[in-house]
Amino acid sequence: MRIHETGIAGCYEIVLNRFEDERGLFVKTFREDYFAGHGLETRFAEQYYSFSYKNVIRGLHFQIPPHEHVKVVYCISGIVTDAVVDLRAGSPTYGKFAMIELSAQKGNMIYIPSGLAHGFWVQSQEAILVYNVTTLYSPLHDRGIRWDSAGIPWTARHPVISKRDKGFPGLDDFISPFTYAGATAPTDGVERRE
Ligand SMILES: Cc1cn([C@H]2C[C@H](O)[C@@H](COP(=O)(O)OP(=O)(O)O[C@H]3O[C@@H](C)C(=O)[C@@H](O)[C@H]3O)O2)c(=O)[nH]c1=O
Repeated sequence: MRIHETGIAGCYEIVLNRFEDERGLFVKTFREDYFAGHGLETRFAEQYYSFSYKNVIRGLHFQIPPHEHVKVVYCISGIVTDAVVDLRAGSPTYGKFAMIELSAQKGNMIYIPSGLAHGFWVQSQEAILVYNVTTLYSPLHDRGIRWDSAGIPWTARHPVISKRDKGFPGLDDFISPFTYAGATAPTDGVERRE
């Protein structure tokens, strides 16, 4: 595993070790010692996946306090453009986004601290995304900001979006309940992107 900065404090791309042979691919997605050694959460409360068709956008989602959570997301089939937006008041990157392509072939994942909104756009015919989150789903605290309100340069034309996602407030109308508590940054082993 290798860990890279994304430009938003506490949010990382983790590149997994891939073992490929004539049968296909083997990828390990979690090692407690590695996560703990880099100051990352190791206790997850729920795991789930979604299956989506080409040109779907889901997001931008998050849970608000006291049910906020860290989210680890990876793609086991297909290719997606994944995006996060920093909603932590006082953060040096408040309102800024980061984007990462996630795919089974790349064997990468995104580690998202609480206080960031998350969403993705499906590039491939289909995509399966797996999530691990550190608190239980709480429908009352499950919120979003509108997918097209944070300046994310989705290359999607006429994306398929749920009614709920279309109805979220824009970033500018969102009053953040999150505060930036400083980066819980791993102290070593993080590689800067060139
Ligand atoms: C997220 C979630 C949804 N649901 C239900 C609610 C609803 O009936 C159905 C589909 O929910 P949604 O439309 O919110 O699904 P979806 O748009 O795929 O939601 C996901 O989007 C991405 C971007 C994320 O970051 C995820 O954390 C999650 O919020 O599943 C649960 O029961 N548990 C959950 O944890």
